[in-house]
Amino acid sequence: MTKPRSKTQANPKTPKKESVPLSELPKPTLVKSDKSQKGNARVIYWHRTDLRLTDSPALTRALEIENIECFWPIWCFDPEYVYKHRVGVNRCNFLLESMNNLSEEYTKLNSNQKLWVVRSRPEFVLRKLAKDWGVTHICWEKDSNAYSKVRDEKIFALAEELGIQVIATPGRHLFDPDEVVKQNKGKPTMTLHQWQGVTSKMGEIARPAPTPTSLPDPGPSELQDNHEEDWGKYEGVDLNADVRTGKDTCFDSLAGPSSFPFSVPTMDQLGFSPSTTTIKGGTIEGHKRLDLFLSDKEKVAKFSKPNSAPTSLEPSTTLLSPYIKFGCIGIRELWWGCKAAVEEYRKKGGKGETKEPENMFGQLEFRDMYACAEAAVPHFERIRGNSVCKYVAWSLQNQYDKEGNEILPRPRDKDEQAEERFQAWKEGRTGFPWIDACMRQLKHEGWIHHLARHSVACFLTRGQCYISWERGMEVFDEWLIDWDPASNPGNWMWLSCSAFFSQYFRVYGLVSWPQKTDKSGALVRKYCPELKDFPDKYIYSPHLAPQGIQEKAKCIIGKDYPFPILDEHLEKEYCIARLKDAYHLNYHGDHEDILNGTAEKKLTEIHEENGHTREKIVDGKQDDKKRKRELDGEGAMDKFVKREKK
Ligand SMILES: Cc1cc2nc3c(=O)[nH]c(=O)nc-3n(C[C@H](O)[C@H](O)[C@H](O)COP(=O)(O)OP(=O)(O)OC[C@H]3O[C@@H](n4cnc5c(N)ncnc54)[C@H](O)[C@@H]3O)c2cc1C
Repeated sequence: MTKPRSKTQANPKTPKKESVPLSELPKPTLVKSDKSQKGNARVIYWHRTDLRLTDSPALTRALEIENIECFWPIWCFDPEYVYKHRVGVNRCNFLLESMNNLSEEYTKLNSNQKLWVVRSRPEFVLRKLAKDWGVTHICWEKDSNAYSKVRDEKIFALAEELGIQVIATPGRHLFDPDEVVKQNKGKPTMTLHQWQGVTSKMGEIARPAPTPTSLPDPGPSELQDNHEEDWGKYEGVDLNADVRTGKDTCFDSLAGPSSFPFSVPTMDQLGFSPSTTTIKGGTIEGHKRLDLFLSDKEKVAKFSKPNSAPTSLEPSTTLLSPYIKFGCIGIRELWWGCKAAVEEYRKKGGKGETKEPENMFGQLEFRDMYACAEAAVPHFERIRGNSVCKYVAWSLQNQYDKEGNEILPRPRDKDEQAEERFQAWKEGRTGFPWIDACMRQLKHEGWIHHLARHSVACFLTRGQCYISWERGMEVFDEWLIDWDPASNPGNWMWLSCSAFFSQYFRVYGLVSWPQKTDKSGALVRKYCPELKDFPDKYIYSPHLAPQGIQEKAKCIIGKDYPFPILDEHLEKEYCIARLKDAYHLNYHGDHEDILNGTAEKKLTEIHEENGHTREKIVDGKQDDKKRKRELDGEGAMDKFVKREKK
C-alpha cells in the first residue's frame, strides 16, 4: 500500500525514499480497548498536524491495520480554533488551502476518497462518527503540546468507553518531545547543547515514512440526526470578533452545506475577509519549495542563519515554516533531504560547509528544543506559573482574577503610555521605519524573517518599550502563518531574555542593524511607501532629515509619517538598568510573590533604590551631555571650524 512518494506530488529532486519497515518508524502510543477487536477494521484517520500523505509515520501505521474494511481520513473543524484562538485571515486561509489540497491528493489516490471535514468539537465528532459509522480504530499523529494533551485525554477516555482502539504515533518532530523529556528526567531542554546531549542517546532520527500508493474506500458516510443540539456551540469569548467582517455560518450544520457535504469550510462561511498573503498553502506548494531548496546543494551545505538578510525582499531563508507548521511537508523529508544534499556537495569537493547551530540541522534542532521545553513546562505561554521564565516587571502583563484565571479579553491597562506604544508597534507606526516595515510585512504576509522577528521582539520588550513578551507573542499568534505553540513563546522568551538567552545588554540598533544588510532600505520602501522617496542616508531615520529633504520626499515627519515614539538610546539604557535588577532578584514565574501579586512592587522598589528610574536616567544623560560639552569646550569648536575651513 505504500511507495516512496505519490506521483501527484512533484518531487524530482528529493532523494528517493526506501520503504521503511514499521519497526523503524516512531513507536505509537497504543490504547487497548476493553472489547477485543474482531473482524474487519473501520478506521478513522484524524488529521491534525499533518496535512500531507508523504512521510507520515502515523498514516503509514494506520494503513497497516489488518483487514481494513473502511477508511475515513477526517478533519474535525473545531469551533475552539476559530473562536478561542486568535487566528488571522492569512493563517486561516493557509489552513483551508492546505486542507483542500490534501483532499485532492486523497481523491487522486482513490476517487471515492477525500478529506472528510466535520464541523464540531473533536469529542463530539468522534463520538458521533464512532456511533454512526461503526468505527473500530482512530489513528492520529501524536502532538505533545499542552492544548493537544488536554484534548487527546478526552478522546482516549471516549475510546475506552466505546471500545475503540486508538493509535497515536509521533512524527511531528525529529524525536518525540515526551520521550526526550522522559530521557531528561522530566526536565525541559533549555539549550541546544542539552537537547543534543539527550537525543544523542536516543538513536538515529527516523527515515522518511513511505507515501501510500493506494487507499481503501470509505464506508457509508451518512450522519444520523444531523441536527444535534449544541455541536458547534461555543460559549466563551470570540477572540476573532474584530477580524470577522461577515456572518459566520460555518457551524450551521455538522457536515457543512448539504450541496457539498463534508467539504472544507470557506473563508466566507467563517465570516472572514480574503487573505492578503502571497504565501500559498498545501502539500504541493510545500514540496515545490522543499525541492527548490534541496536542489541547490551548495546553498544547503552553506546555509547560515545569522548571515541571511532580514532586509531582503525575497526570503533569504527557506520559508518552509508554514508548511512545517501545518505538516504539509514531513520533518524527516527535510532533515534527510538536507543530509543527502550535503553529502553530495562533499563528494563533489565542496568547501565552506556550515556547522550547527547556524546550519539547517541546527534550525530544525532549535524547533525540537522548544517543543521539548514546552512539553515539560506548565504555562509555557505566559509568565505567571512558568518555572523557566525570569520575572521582569514588564508593562501590560496578562491580567488575572482572584481565582488566578486570565481575564480575557485583556482589559486596557492604567499605563496609557505603554498601551499607546504597544498599539503603535502593532500597527507599524512607531516612527522607526525598520520596525514599522517589519510589522506591516508581518500583518500583510503572515511571515517575516527570523532576524526581523528578533528586531521587533527586542524593541517591544527589553530593547526599548519594556512591554511584556506576552503581548508580542499574542500578536504573533494572530498574524503568523507558521504560529507554533512551542516556538512562538519560546522565541519570545529568548528575545526578551526571560529564558534561553540572557545577554540583555545586547540590543539591536534600530538604524544600524538593518543598515548592515541593506543601506538602501528596500523593505522600508515597500512596506512604508510614504517614505519611498527619502535618500538612503535617512531611510531608517527620516526624522533626522532636514526640512528640505522631507519636502522633496513629499513626506513631512510628524504629519505624513510619525515622529519616533521614544528616544531609542535613553529607553535602551533604562531597560538595561531594570533588567539588571530583575536578574539580580532572579524570580521565576512560579515564585510565590508572582502568584500573590507582590513581585511587581518589590522590583519597583529595587529600581528606585538603585536609581533605575526614568527621571534619574534622563538626569544622568543630561549630566553626561553637559560634561561632554564642558570637556570638549572651545577646543572642540576650534577643531570643527578648522575642518569646515579645509
Ligand atoms: C519572536 C519570535 C517568534 C517566533 N515564532 C515562531 C513560530 O511561531 N513558529 C515558527 O515556526 N517559528 C517561529 N520563530 C522562529 C523562526 O523565526 C522561524 O521558524 C523562521 O523564521 C521561519 O522561516 P524559515 O522557514 O525561512 O526558516 P529557516 O531559517 O529556513 O529554518 C528552517 C526551519 O527551521 C525551524 N526553525 C528555524 N529557526 C527556528 C527557531 N528559532 N525556533 C523554532 N524553529 C526554528 C523552522 O521550522 C523553519 O521553518 C520565531 C522567532 C522569533 C524571534
